[in-house]
Formats: sequence, C-alpha cells, structure tokens
Amino acid sequence: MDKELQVKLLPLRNRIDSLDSQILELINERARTAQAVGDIKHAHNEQGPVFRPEREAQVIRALQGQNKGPISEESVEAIWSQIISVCRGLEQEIRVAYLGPAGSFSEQAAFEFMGSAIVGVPCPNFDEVFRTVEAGGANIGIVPVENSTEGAVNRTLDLLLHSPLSIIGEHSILIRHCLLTQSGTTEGVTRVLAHPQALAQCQHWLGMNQPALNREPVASNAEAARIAASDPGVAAIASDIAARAWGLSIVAEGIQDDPLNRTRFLAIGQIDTLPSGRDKTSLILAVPNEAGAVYKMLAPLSENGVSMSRFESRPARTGQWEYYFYVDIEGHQHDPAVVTALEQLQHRCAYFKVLGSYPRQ
Ligand SMILES: O=C(O)C(=O)C[C@]1(C(=O)O)C=C[C@@H](O)C=C1
Repeated sequence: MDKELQVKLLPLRNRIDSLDSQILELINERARTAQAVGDIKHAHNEQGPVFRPEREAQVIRALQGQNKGPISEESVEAIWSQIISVCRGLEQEIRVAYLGPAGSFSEQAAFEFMGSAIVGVPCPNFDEVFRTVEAGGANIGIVPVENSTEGAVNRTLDLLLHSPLSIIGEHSILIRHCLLTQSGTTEGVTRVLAHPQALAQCQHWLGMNQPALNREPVASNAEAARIAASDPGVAAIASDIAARAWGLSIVAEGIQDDPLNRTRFLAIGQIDTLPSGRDKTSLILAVPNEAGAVYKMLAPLSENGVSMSRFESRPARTGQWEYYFYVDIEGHQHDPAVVTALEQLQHRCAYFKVLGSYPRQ
C-alpha cells in the first residue's frame, strides 16, 4: 500500500480498533445484564418465557428514535436484533420451527426475525410446524401467512383456526426466486419443481422463457432444490440461499413476475405478548349467512375508533356458503378501545377467536 495512504489511514484504524474494544466490552456487559434478567425470570417461573417480543420491539424502536445517523434505522434494527438474539440465547436456548429443508424462505424469515442465536428446527410441512411448537419441541414457529402476488397462504389460515397457539409477531421478507439446476443451464432438463405458490409467482416468466419444462408442485422450494441436487433432469425454483445450501447453479435470477414480491410471516408460540405501544391484533370471526351480517359484525370497530388493516375470508366447509373471516385490527387486545370493541363484536359473532396481539413490524 502507498506509504502516504498508510500514514493517513493508521490513526483512523487505531481509533476503530479502540472503539471496537469498547463496543465489545459494552456488549458483554449488556449480555451479563440480560443473563441476570434471565436468572430472575427462571427463579420466578421455571416455565416463564424468556422471549418477550414487546420488550424487544420497544428496545429497537427507542434506539431508532435516538439515532442521529449516519447509520440508517434499518441498520439499527439489524444490529440490535442480532445483539438481542445473542443476549436472549445466553438466557435460554430458543428453538424455532419452520418449513425446511435448509435454504427455505421460511428459514430466512426465522433467522431474520429471531437473529442468529437460535436453534433451527426445520419441519416437512406447516402442520408439523404447529405440532412441534404445540408439543414443546420448539419455543416459536414461523409460518408464511400472505404473499403480495398470490394472497393468503390458506393452510396457515386453516391451522390457526384450530391451534391453541398465539400469534406473537410478524416479519416480511422480499422473495427473490431463482431457477436452479446442477449444470447452470436447462439442457437435458425436462421438469421444474417448486412449491405451488412459487410456481404461481413465476408463471409468466416460465411461460415466456422455459415453456417446455413440466411444472410440478412439491412441499417447498427447498425440497425442490434438494431433489434437483440429485437429479440432473430437474430444475428447482428456490432462493440463492437454497442454491448454496444444495450446491446448485443459478440459471436465472429474480424470475418472480412481481419484482417487489414479498411474503409476510407470522411468529407463533405460547406467549401472552404485552402491549408494546404499536401493536396489531388478529381475530377469526364468523356470522350467520344473512344479508348485512358482515357489515353489522364489524360496526363496533369503527364505532370505537379501531382501524381494520386486513380482512380475509375462508370457506367454513359447511356447504352453506358460510365463511370464517380473518381480521387484523390496529392496537393491542388490552388497549381500552380495543377491549370495548372486542366485547361488542363478540356478541354479534357466531364464532370469535383472538389469535393474538403483537408488535407491528
Ligand atoms: O428484558 C428482558 O426481559 C430480557 O430478557 C432482555 C432482552 C434483551 O436482550 O434486551 C432479551 C430477551 C427478551 O426477549 C427481551 C429483551
């Protein structure tokens, strides 16, 4: 390196070394303090959850509020999610279940939401994610609930209906699909495998660029990558992370029809999340199949100034054109306006379930 450049850089690098030493000492002090918090939690209630989603959201939002830059608010979130993850991991080993195998978007969402200091529990399907968390094999589950191109993930909605678990958080990620094969070309390839949602999200691109490939649905994109890794006649639609995980080559990147394709994931668990100051509450409702019933059912929300941010319906499978309505509202179920609205709403519904309140992303 040029001598003059070295002379200029040296004091700045020395300063960075000294700052890093201070940051390291402070992070370790923070970790020891979190361990002390953990000791108190364990002493008070052996089964008590170490993971407090509302507290983590408050810590990050407070720091974003104090941040004077030049680092961005997203960077504050990324750095402190990781610091908190490590502190939490010292308090207790946190197991997180999601749809595997390695390299799935669910895995990406799990590690982004919970940080790297977790033990991943990949599951073969969404039912198994719920079952694993319900049975205590994992503390948290991560499941997709909606995609910006394809809409609701119906299996997740159906599982939420009967599960005793609560929604404790949400996290959305950008979905970038790639076409993957062993060779990096589609020569000799006859089939393309992917999760049905991914096939739907790439249908236009496939029609224009790979019309000869037979499209076949499988349980997950990562599963498609796993199969492609052992069969040169198979292409998979999956992430670049899956390409690395399964030793595949990328034929084409960003093949989803919508370049801003996002999927929102829910964190599910057995925790009663407290108000964080900026929350959402998810409900499942049903009313008899009568004129104006849905309108009447929802009136208590607007009457109490509670905003609805999502409304989705699923057939109740009674053969009577009856539906379950999946409704997200702003606020926490303990907020006074929400308490009143939910009390009134419950009286108008044939079915009423609070899926949980959790910090808004
Ligand atoms: O405040 C707590 O309850 C902690 O356990 C500390 C801490 C943190 O590192 O800030 C870690 C885990 C919890 O999910 C919330 C916050």
